[in-house]
Amino acid sequence: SSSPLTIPGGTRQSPINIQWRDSVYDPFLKPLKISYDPTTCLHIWNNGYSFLVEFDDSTDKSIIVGGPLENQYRLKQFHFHWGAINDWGSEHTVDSKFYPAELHLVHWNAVDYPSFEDAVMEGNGLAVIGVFLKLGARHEGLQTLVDALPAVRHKDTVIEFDEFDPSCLIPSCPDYWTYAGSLTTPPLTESVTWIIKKKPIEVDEDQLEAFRTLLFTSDGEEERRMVDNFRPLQPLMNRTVRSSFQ
Ligand SMILES: NS(=O)(=O)c1ncc[nH]1
Ligand SMILES: [Zn+2]
Repeated sequence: SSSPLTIPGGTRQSPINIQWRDSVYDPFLKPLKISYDPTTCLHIWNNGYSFLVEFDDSTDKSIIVGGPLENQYRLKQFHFHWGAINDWGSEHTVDSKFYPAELHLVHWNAVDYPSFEDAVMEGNGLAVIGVFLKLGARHEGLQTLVDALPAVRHKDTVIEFDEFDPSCLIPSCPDYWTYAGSLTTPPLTESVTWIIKKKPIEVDEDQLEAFRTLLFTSDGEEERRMVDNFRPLQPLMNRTVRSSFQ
């Protein structure tokens, strides 16, 4: 169609609404094993869509394995999506409920493919962990990230950021949903095994407001606040969402 946000012929687009009662418990799903090395953390970059925390993915130091995955996947970056107000902001919804924000940890299949750019084009190339953020207590681990945001206020700014372990942003509850989907920003390729954690993490109002002080625009351009950087819900089509829990 004419809208740039739909892929012509797409059959496994993301995000989707997760209808809890329609998800199917799969007893063969394994626990997801997460092992990140904080020394692989490189920098924070405002890319004009979100702010990305990028990792050195030249080794297998920061990986996930298990869950629905056939083999291990390397951490490349994590980023967030959020709203202008707390009533919306997440990309996925649960029983049509939006959360104020959603964290995506993006990993690629370095066993089968030589680079992230190659893996992006393959059906089993990527694995993204989605974590919902809800309004509540201040999140101490997130605060180190929030404190650095003023330095990446404008599009195409980067700041060095090291010794951060993003597993502090992932709930300890092992429960997740999983389904075959796509990237939610260009190139929107249908290469993602989504792993959506059932439990949200809590962040406070000031931390959400800090996200909203970022800009889509470069220094010198007319300022546009970076908010509502989430893609509209996509049709489920012929897909089943599996759950790791009953
Ligand atoms: N939002 S997402 O995690 O699907 C993504 N990562 C890289 C490009 N798009
Ligand atoms: Zn994302």
